[in-house]
Amino acid sequence: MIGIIGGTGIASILGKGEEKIIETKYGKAKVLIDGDVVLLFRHGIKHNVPPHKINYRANIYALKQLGVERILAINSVGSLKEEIKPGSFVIPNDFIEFTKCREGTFYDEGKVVHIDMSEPYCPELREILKKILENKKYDYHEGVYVCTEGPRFETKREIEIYKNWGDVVGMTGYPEVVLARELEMCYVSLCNVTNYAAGISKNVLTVDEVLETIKAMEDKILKIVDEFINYDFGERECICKDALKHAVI
Ligand SMILES: CSC[C@H]1O[C@H](OP(=O)(O)O)[C@H](O)[C@@H]1O
Ligand code: HPA
Repeated sequence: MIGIIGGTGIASILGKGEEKIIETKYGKAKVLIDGDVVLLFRHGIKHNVPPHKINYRANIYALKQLGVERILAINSVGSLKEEIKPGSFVIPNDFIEFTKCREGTFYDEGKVVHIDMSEPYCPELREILKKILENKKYDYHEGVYVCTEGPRFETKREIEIYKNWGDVVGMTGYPEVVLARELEMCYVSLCNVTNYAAGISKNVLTVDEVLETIKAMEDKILKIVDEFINYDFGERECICKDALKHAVI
């Protein structure tokens, strides 16, 4: 099974499948199931769940319960670099997080697990996603995703610091990427660069700009997702599938 986690502005682009509510020990998750594809909108179909209130553990656990092994997460981000232009894509290869009140692990009781995060995103899926974008000649960069708590946007001073450490800034990339690895699932993120971050942008940040840019990227996002869900993956040979092997004390 393939999981697609949709972010801001994606519910209006993707929306096929039978709606199901999946009960997990961390809470409920609403998904759309279409064949071997499970679609989940992290903010809810009506975008009424802010980034700091998303039940990330229920979402990821629900995908695991449904037999999902590979996840493509779609995230909207602000650019921290002039050369990373709105309307382009970023495929993160690492992250830093400054979140404050999120359940960042499944292992907070019972066994103690220290999962390796040397390569947080699935190396196999990153190569596949890069190939898909290259074949379509879509402008993309690889880089570091800086996750903030939200729901506010960042201050100029925060961005002055973050831009030295990362390439894009978002509010939902963490803890999804960690939780997926803790359940030995492969996870890759397709970041839609929707705006320049605060202080790099010449304007104030608006939700309108984010949504307008996503709308303009709609066709490309759809084509990437379509190629991804129809890719012939074969057997997993990556680090993700045995992530717990050397992580339990
Ligand atoms: C409306 S911009 C802020 C909002 O958009 C991003 O969501 P997602 O990553 O789910 O596409 C960002 O993380 C914020 O939640
Ligand atoms: N900051 C944080 N998250 C975002 C941004 C941003 O500038 N743009 C889209 N998601």
